[in-house]
Amino acid sequence: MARVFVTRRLPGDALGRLAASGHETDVWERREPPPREQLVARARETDALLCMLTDPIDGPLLDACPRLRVVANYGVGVDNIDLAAAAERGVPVGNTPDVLTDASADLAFALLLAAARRLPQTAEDVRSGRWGTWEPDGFLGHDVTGTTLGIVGAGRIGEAVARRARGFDMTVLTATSRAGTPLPELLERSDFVSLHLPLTPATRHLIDAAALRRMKRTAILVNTARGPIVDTDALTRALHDGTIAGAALDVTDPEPLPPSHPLLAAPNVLVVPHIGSATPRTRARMADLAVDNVLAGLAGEPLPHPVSA
Ligand SMILES: NC(=O)C1=CN([C@@H]2O[C@H](COP(=O)(O)OP(=O)(O)OC[C@H]3O[C@@H](n4cnc5c(N)ncnc54)[C@H](O)[C@@H]3O)[C@@H](O)[C@H]2O)C=CC1
Ligand SMILES: O=CC(=O)O
Repeated sequence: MARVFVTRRLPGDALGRLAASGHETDVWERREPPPREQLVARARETDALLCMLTDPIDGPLLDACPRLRVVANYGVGVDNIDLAAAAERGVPVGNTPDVLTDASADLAFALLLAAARRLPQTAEDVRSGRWGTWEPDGFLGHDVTGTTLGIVGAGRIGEAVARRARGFDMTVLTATSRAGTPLPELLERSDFVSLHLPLTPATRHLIDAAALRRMKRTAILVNTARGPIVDTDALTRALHDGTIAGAALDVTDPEPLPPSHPLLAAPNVLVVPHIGSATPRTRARMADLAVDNVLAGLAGEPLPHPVSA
């Protein structure tokens, strides 16, 4: 019988399936992620680790856990895992692609629309009683239909966002690491820029002060990928000085932002708490895929949803 450490309780019945498979399941029951020393102490005793984006999995941790036969990330992004270190140690890594694509794309588009039409600010004006009456020039936002959307990272989620944008008659430009519209041109031509690429050393601070200066002053940046792809200080300055018109962020750097962070005081910024995949059906399907990866890894079989370094 193998032992599996699951770093948070998961929605759905996938953990029941894991337990029913006969493996011993150790679940971290608190809402906060296990602190590093607890993560190491619990993973040290296990054959499989079902972890998530809040758990940094690096070489020293893997060295401390010689029994580990598989690392299954509950999420599609794997920037929390040192993939090269896992490969060097022969530990396969899996993730949860596809099942979260639509929920994540829905959220990206919801952020785009909300920032364009200033929904948080205008709703707050109603709630606080500041709204007096309808006015011809009151609460004007940005057009969405017929404008240009630049998608950086046209993979599963980026393409799903593109499909939604076409329903709004938007012109869609895509930049990938190898093809599509060159990033500088995409930034200059887009009314909305939406990020859907993984966080890697090459993409950290891809959107820096120079990139933001290339964007239209009327443009809105949407980030549902990973916070550090954007230079937070540069974005904060760009919003405060009007270099761009707005930003809608599901992910930030740091995450969460402290309430006193100047980014939160910037005009037309909307920040939500990393909810891209946060629907019950999506989270349950992610748990199924993660458990499938664990069971395959423990059986010595190829992972159904593998990630390569
Ligand atoms: N906010 C949230 O809750 C969620 C965030 N995510 C993030 O979204 C990312 C994308 O997920 P998927 O679409 O499933 O991944 P994917 O692997 O299908 O797509 C990523 C795309 O980015 C491209 N890319 C890589 N480097 C690039 C670069 N330098 N410039 C332009 N394009 C580049 C790749 O070629 C690929 O087409 C994940 O890595 C994760 O970080 C994913 C799910 C939920
Ligand atoms: O951020 C979430 C993920 O699945 O990646």
